[in-house]
Amino acid sequence: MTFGQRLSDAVAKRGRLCMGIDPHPELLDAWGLPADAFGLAQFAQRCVEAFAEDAAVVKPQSAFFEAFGSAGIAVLERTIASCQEAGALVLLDVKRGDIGSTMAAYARAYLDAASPLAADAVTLSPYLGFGSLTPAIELAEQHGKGVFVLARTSNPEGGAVQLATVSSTDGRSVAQAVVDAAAERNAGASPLGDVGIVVGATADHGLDLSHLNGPVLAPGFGAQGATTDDLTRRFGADLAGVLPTSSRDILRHGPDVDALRAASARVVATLPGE
Ligand SMILES: O=C(O)c1cc(=O)[nH]c(=O)n1[C@@H]1O[C@H](COP(=O)(O)O)[C@@H](O)[C@H]1O
Repeated sequence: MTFGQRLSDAVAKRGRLCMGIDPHPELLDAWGLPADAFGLAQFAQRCVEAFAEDAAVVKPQSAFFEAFGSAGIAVLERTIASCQEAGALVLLDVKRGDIGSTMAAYARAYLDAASPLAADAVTLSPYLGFGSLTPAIELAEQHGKGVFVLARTSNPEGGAVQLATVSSTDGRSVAQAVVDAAAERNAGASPLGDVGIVVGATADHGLDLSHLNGPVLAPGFGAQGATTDDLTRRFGADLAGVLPTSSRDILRHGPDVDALRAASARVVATLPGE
């Protein structure tokens, strides 16, 4: 089954909110956990218990695990596996992007079903050229997995690159060119293609997403200030194909698992159609 199909089924059953697992040092401290691999493992385990049975997609942020070296990576491996066992799709947030041959190695690390770090999808950066991502997109497709390519990010600095025009003869923004390249890969897929994009909910994106035929990850919801009204204004009243993602705004309610569940349920209740 393709990733697009698996994602559509999961969202139909479990809803569209993507739960971020971002073990910030400040959150470990606020949860009364030590700033070491043991504290990280406890944090991740509570997130698995709180979210993985209910959310369609869970998004661990790799950086916070990598910060603890090999012990942190071991926790990430276990977290990915536990979320998948509980039925959630794992979108590993690694924002990789490299020359094609190295990209193939990153793809094997995260998208080859035989890898210990295999997730269901990864975030990718297209700023070495969208074409450099081809080995990852192809491997993802072979293994029924997906990718989410950064188009218009939620941070204020992103516009300097992403809103630039492609060339004097091609007046599109760089972000629109990323959307169009993803749309080309997704053409003809049903119900959704495997190539998603990332578009922050924090600012008006000005993009034409009508032909994308793929999922849109919308970060910036919650802690970075975007509200449900911002989401519907920017992505349409029914949020078709859109996965709003929230990390700190929900995680700050931990460490109690029931309190985390209640916080995510409160956010889900604000989304249209949920
Ligand atoms: O790819 C992402 O997930 C991402 C893209 C983007 O444009 N902005 C963005 O905030 N993110 C990630 O989404 C998460 C947002 O976390 P909160 O701001 O705590 O909800 C972090 O893991 C970010 O790295």
